[in-house]
Amino acid sequence: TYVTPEEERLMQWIIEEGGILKATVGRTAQGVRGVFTTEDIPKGETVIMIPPHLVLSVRSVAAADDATFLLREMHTPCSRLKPYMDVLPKEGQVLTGYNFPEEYVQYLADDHLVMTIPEAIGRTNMSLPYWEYVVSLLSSRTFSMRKNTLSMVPFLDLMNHDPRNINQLSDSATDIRLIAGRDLVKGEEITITYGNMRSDELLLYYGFIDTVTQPPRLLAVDHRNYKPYGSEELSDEPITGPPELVAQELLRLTAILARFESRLEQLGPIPDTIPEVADVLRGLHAQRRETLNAEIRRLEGLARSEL
Ligand SMILES: C[S@@+](CC[C@H](N)C(=O)[O-])C[C@H]1O[C@@H](n2cnc3c(N)ncnc32)[C@H](O)[C@@H]1O
Repeated sequence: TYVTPEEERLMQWIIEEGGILKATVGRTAQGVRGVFTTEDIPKGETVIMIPPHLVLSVRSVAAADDATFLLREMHTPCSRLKPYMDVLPKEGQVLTGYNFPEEYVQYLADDHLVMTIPEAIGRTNMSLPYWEYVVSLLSSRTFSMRKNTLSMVPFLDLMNHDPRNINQLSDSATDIRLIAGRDLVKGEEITITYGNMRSDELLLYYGFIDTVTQPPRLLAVDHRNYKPYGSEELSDEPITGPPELVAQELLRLTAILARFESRLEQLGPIPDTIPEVADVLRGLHAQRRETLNAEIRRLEGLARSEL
């Protein structure tokens, strides 16, 4: 693994500004940049502390609405947050639903899943892909720790997601801390959870899918209580009855699977223009097929045993 000069500068800057880092930037076995411990850290102890004056906060509205604040910070040569801005992934290195390549959108869109391309950017000399990139940065790198606020926290935004909620963030008036959720050993990756998200939600907001949870979970769009833009938590509780409900759910999922397969057949193979995007879509489709089939088989078993 390696650390770039910009990443070194970021860590040095955080220390100079009064922060605490018992961690360094590194790369996972898959080559994804992340955060790794530099010493053994007992459960309950601080792993990282970031002083609040290093945080860029914007209103918690649709990511697109406040991306101008991030844009300004990125383009101010003597920004107080320059070391932080220098380490953000470059254009072309961020993938979320906001800048999903046009060619691939049709492989993602479903009956009611609409791509959240920024609504309006006005007449500026900035290209749409660039705007989408800035919005994607906000989508994939903010914490909602304070009410109505999205915060970009340097270094903490380098932590990758793990659905197993291991370490905890704590936010006080004086600092933002990451607390070890169990005894951590030197050199291990430090993760947090981005929330209780299913693979399709992770792909839209963060550009990757959950490959940790086994067996994989039904996609959010396939869940019986899914509503576009809904904020209701989608339960993992399986349907066990009454028989009418089992039959109804069986019909619903069978119809979804048939529509999905016929849509993919019409579209033909996913083009390999951008292999990483094609791969993540193939992974999503495989999970969708697997989870729908598994749930259909389970419901069929239930229906049979009820006869
Ligand atoms: C908050 S950033 C984390 C740091 C990021 N890896 C970086 O180098 O800047 C979120 C992004 O990290 C990547 N990421 C986070 N968790 C991941 C995971 N479990 N598997 C694959 N990529 C992940 C995705 O690209 C996501 O949009």
